[in-house]
Amino acid sequence: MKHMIVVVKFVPRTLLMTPERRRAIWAIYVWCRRTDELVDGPNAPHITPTALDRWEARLEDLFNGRPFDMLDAALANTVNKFPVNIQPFKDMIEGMRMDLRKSRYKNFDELYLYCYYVAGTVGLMSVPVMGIAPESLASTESVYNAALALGIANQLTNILRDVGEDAQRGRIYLPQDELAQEGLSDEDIFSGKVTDKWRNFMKKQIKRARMLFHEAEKGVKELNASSRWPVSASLMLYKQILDEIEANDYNNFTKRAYVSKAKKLIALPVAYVRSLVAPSTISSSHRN
Ligand SMILES: CC(C)=CCC/C(C)=C/CC/C(C)=C/CC/C(C)=C/[C@@H]1[C@@H](COP(=O)(O)OP(=O)(O)O)[C@]1(C)CC/C=C(\C)CC/C=C(\C)CCC=C(C)C
Ligand SMILES: Nc1ncnc2c1ncn2[C@@H]1O[C@H](COP(=O)(O)OP(=O)(O)OP(=O)(O)O)[C@@H](O)[C@H]1O
Ligand SMILES: [Mn+2]
Repeated sequence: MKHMIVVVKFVPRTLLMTPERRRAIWAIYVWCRRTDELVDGPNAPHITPTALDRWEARLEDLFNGRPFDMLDAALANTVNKFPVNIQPFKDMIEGMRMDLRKSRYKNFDELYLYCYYVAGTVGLMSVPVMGIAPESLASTESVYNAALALGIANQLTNILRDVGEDAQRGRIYLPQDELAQEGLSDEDIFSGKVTDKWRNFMKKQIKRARMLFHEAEKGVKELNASSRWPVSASLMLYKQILDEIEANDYNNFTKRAYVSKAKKLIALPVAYVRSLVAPSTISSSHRN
């Protein structure tokens, strides 16, 4: 009889765990998408800093249990169930403010901050939902650092892929000092010619993005088993965009690097097998 109670109580809970996490990630995704749409979508020309202030007030309301609409309610539900902090959400809105007032980045420090705001934050929002594996001995801090690295790596990759597209909107996200070091200027980007200077510049940028992906990979195996493989799959797919930029001989002015359907399909089972790797169980730093 006692066993029966354990089974009845335990089994539904574990069965629920994954769909519950999935719905929570979905709610976070929808909120991020809507935030991004404010500055990227069809209404973008009308978006003022005041509109972003209103969006932030709505965010605070939903964290306080007063959601404005159904989609906000999904996120309100998520933040009730998981220990999600409001700060990365506020920071993402700050990133959108930054995008409104800024179209050039002096150096990598400035670009890094922008990437943290718009994408590193996604990693910080997701970890409390995906959860760290109970058997993992990695420090909480190291897992958050990996999640942060994945967001930054994704955003840098996105920037490297979209150089031409962004230039058409008058935006150059690449670090100005690093462009200058290669003897490149804004004009070179607007004219969009693939030269050896450009190839050299791109090689360095790709190398940095790959280092960040590598940093992120170390964290994936510390996540809860059910969260590992979707993260691993999205990491592999995004990282491959860098390979495609190389395959396009660094022409990211007029060609959009994309990963083919076939390659995407291959990534899925590979990610799945990788997700079976157990978390680190020998570590000097214990979870705090
Ligand atoms: C399983 C999984 C990957 C979960 C994350 C899902 C989620 C909440 C995504 C939100 C993404 C979003 C809409 C962000 C808004 C800002 C933005 C547009 C950022 C860029 C994404 C790509 O956007 P875009 O639509 O322009 O791209 P396409 O042109 O359509 O290709 C970004 C480049 C960054 C998004 C950042 C992430 C997905 C970071 C994910 C990090 C984790 C899930 C942490 C993993 C944990 C460890 C320990 C490694
Ligand atoms: N992340 C989400 N995305 C979409 N819909 C959601 C999400 N979370 C909850 N919902 C919807 O909201 C409604 C209530 O959900 P749920 O039963 O999980 O909440 P609850 O039982 O009120 O919360 P709790 O279990 O914290 O008391 C359901 O119709 C559910 O489908
Ligand atoms: Mn984009």
